[in-house]
Amino acid sequence: MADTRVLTIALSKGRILEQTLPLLATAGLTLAEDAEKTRKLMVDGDYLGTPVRFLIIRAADVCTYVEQGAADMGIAGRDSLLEYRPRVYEPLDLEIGRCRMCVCGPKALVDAGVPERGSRIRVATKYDSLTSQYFLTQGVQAEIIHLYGSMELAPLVGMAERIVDLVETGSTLKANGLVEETTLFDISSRLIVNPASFATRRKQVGEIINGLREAVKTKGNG
Ligand SMILES: Nc1ncnc2c1ncn2[C@@H]1O[C@H](COP(=O)(O)OP(=O)(O)OP(=O)(O)O)[C@@H](O)[C@H]1O
Ligand SMILES: O=P(O)(O)OC[C@H]1O[C@H](OP(=O)(O)OP(=O)(O)O)[C@H](O)[C@@H]1O
Repeated sequence: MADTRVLTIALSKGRILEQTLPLLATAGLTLAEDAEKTRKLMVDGDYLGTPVRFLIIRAADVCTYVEQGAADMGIAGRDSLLEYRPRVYEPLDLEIGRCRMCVCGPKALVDAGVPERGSRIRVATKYDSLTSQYFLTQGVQAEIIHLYGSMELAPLVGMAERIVDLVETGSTLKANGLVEETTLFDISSRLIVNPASFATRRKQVGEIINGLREAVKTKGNG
């Protein structure tokens, strides 16, 4: 049965938003307010004459809203998708928010070599699950120190020997005397869709996916 509720799209506030808005506009999705300025968390919008609405939320929460069906679609970093493994479809790489997830550490420690099998280290990260899995595969006993941001500080104050974090330009690492040791994943932002919405709103959701796919191509050629 067709779903008659207004289609809801969850957007990450923060650094991806600036790159997201032009892609949405090219695909015919517009917001009634400036998403980068408004304090509203739910903003009315339009898709080629049909009302839609946008949720402006924290990056890590987009997966939850879409998985729960509170949003039909969303834009989330591959880092969040890998860490939280939400039950959502991931039909499109939007090719924005590009960076990599790396194991990093103080230069002297990294130069001394990767931690030996059987050794114990402390690793600061917000990606607890991915970090545990990685060090398990290396046979290294990693104590996870969970942080919400600024992971690069942890080795400087002696709280961890390594961090697992995102690296784009490398300038945050450099400014804090850290270097990359291993790249775990290439990251970019993905369009995600709630499976039930995909089934019940197939036409509109399909059109938006195609519109965004074209917008990504246009941007790539521009
Ligand atoms: N340096 C970066 N370069 C490119 N993309 C990045 C970078 N840092 C983060 N991202 C991408 O942007 C997403 C959101 O990052 P952002 O920094 O806005 O939020 P956050 O700091 O993870 O979360 P919050 O501010 O809500 O605690 C990340 O999940 C990732 O996919
Ligand atoms: O390689 P760079 O270009 O320096 O980018 C990497 C930094 O960007 C992200 O942090 P963000 O600025 O989002 O702050 P946060 O640590 O508070 O999440 C990431 O966690 C790194 O700290």
